[in-house]
Amino acid sequence: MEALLRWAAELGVSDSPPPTLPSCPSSASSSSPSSCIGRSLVVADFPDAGGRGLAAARDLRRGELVLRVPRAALLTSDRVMADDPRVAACVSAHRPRLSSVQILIVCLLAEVGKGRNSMWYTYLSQLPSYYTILAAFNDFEVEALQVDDAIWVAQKANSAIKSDWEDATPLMKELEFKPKLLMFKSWLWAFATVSSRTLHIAWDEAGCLCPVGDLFNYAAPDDTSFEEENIAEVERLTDGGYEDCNGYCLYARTNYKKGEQVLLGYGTYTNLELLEHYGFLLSENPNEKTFIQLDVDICSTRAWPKDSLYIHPNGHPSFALLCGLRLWATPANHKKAVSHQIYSGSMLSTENEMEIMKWLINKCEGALQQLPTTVEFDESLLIFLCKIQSSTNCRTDVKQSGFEQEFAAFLRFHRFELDCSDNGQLPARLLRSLERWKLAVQWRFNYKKTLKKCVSYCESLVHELALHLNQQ
Ligand SMILES: C[S@@+](CC[C@H](N)C(=O)[O-])C[C@H]1O[C@@H](n2cnc3c(N)ncnc32)[C@H](O)[C@@H]1O
Repeated sequence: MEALLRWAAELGVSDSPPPTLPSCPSSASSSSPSSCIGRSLVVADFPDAGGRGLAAARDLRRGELVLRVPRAALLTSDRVMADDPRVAACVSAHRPRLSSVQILIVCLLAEVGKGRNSMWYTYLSQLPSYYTILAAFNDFEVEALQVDDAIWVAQKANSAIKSDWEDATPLMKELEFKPKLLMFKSWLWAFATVSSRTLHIAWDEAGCLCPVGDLFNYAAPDDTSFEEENIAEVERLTDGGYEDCNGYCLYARTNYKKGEQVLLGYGTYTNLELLEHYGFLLSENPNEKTFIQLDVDICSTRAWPKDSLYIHPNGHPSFALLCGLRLWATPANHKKAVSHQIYSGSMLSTENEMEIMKWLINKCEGALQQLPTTVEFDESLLIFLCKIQSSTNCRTDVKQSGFEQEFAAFLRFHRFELDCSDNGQLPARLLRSLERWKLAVQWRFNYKKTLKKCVSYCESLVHELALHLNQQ
């Protein structure tokens, strides 16, 4: 890490305020030679919130500039091609058939292939060696998601990346990539690097890799931060952006005390989206949406797009779902007369509300029953998986757990026998799979918890409405 911070300092990456304008800063002038950070930020480990990340080196104020990364330090497709005419020539011959993300992946792999001869070597050496994005899930891990929609998203992500890789392979062969770099595994690694670490730039849809700037972990953007300051929407969501004069600038989204983790809001994502693009999920995600199968006539109303019909993490139906169900439960000949009430979000009648609450209870209970395990089972399985992750004697821990069958299926999938393992510890390959398995279980656990909350919420409303009816 010190090597990365020193290298970045030489390129002008800095966490100190820019020299006073009007003249643009000359890159390395304000950075200490041994590290690009230390004035506003320090690298730290946050085991429960993203692992390696950046902490406040002092108290930071909301809106304060905390990191500048000059254009010279950004790894972009155009930069790689400008430095390497051969890559540029081959890419331009293939360009019409390739997306900007495919091109950035090829550029990234081309740099990896150069080893120490790459100007990005120090940066590339600090990148994660593996990722847990959905596309990297094997069949066992995908199945562990249990919910059809999530399984579909994972399978689709994997096949899309495979097809991108196949399309880009002739170009990579032309560039004489080493056999290892031509493998799907390498493509997946590079894709995940691009998916989980790039920052937005105006001149390339694929974005840029931003050394040190990509060490910020994520916190879901909350609508109130920056509200009073009337900062443009994009800036509010990304906590920064590329500025012609200063390079990539990242700002504190809130006040931080010294030592606290400084977080970025990469965007507004559900947990499935976080898993798909970044390989993690949040146990408390304010942007989480839980979707249930809805009859066609509920989703087909143009007033509410399908993705607005969901259940909030607290179990309450979304505004659109509630309105859609109220309309759906209204006899056809009354729909027009009540449309004003529907769109304003008002309840139509006690009977109508009771009907839709009961419908929701049935739907959620039906969905829960269709899944192979219960929320209680998943909770215990998660505890077990955490234990196994740090276990020094898997055989004993598995025997005592009550999850022997599940674990046997996992080992069978990997064609691995526990007896062969060193000191009862799992090899790295299985530990990585265990991590993804755990993420899948975590996701379905949250999904089921929300459905259960929805059932309780609707039951209490039905109870209240029944009381109200009785009093009439
Ligand atoms: C831009 S990188 C952040 C730095 C990263 N932790 C590292 O060590 O390089 C984004 C990745 O960090 C991890 N991450 C970020 N925020 C997280 C969070 N709140 N919880 C868990 N993992 C997180 C995820 O693996 C994500 O793909």
